[in-house]
Amino acid sequence: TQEAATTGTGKGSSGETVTLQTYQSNGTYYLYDTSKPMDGIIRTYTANQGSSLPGNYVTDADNNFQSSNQAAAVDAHYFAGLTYDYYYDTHGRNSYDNNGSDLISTVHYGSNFNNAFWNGSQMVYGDGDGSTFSPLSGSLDVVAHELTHAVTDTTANLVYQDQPGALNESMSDVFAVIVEAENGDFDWQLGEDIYTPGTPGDALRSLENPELYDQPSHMDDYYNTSADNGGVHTNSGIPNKAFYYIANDIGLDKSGDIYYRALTSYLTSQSDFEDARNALLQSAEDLYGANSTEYQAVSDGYAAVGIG
Ligand SMILES: CC(C)[C@H](Cc1cn(Cc2ccc(C(=O)O)cc2)nn1)C(=O)N[C@@H](CCCCN)C(=O)O
Ligand SMILES: [Zn+2]
Repeated sequence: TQEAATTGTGKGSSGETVTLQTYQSNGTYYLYDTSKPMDGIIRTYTANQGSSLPGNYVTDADNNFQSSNQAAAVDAHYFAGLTYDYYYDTHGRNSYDNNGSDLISTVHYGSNFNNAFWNGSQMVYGDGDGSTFSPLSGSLDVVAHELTHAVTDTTANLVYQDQPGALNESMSDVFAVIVEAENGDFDWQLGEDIYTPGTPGDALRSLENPELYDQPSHMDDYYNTSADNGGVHTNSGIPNKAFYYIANDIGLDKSGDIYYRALTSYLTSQSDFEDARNALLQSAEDLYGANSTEYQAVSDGYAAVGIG
């Protein structure tokens, strides 16, 4: 058989044409990217509106993935590559587990499925119902959010419950903002490109103003609930707002280095918000010194949300 890594093109859900790393085998082209520096391969599948994973490879006859039913796969594949690049280029991390594991994504999961998630082994994206969500891989911040769950699971492994769970959620939102910014699309919102396609300008969450989408931004308003694993998607507003203050103070790059070091070197599965403050302070001290403005920015940011 004749086989080779190839470079193709594709059209994402926003209509833009992107370059895709593909693979050709016996005249068929696959969303199968072998171009990454280590052996981590990016593989993208479709569940064809079913729920068995990973489903079938997304293929094309001429290496130009431009049909409308390929757009969600083009986005998932391309944005996974951008997120891989961020972690490798900025932090030297080889795939989500720093061990070159393949990045597997499945699109067209379920029927009108209004969600996206990391299932412990791969990323999974629904098509949305067209009203609450459009296909959920259509936003780089969502893909980076899901992939960061995998990074968290293979490092701090923050339990998905109560404060450690809200921290887990916040880490995914923090690196979602940073990865988007690294790719020239900076905003404090999450999911703006795929949430309520009929209502421009809104989003799922705002790190600048968590209250905009019913999240607290201060410990005084911590939401005690048994729903959503103890409100992990609600209480993430508090560490999210702390990040907003810190990044506004010292910039996204330094903040990203401090957060990455805290996530991979100091946080553990039961870490709560107070532990996060200490881990971030220790990371800032390691990187910039105890009397640095970076250290002070972390202290100020957490004090502003009522922690420390
Ligand atoms: C990433 C983001 C695009 C996605 C958005 C999302 C989707 N949902 C469910 C959902 C579904 C319908 C509505 C509605 O208003 O009709 C609102 C929310 N809740 N959050 C999300 O936040 N998914 C969770 C999935 C968690 C699954 C449990 N491990 C996550 O990755 O944290
Ligand atoms: Zn999440």
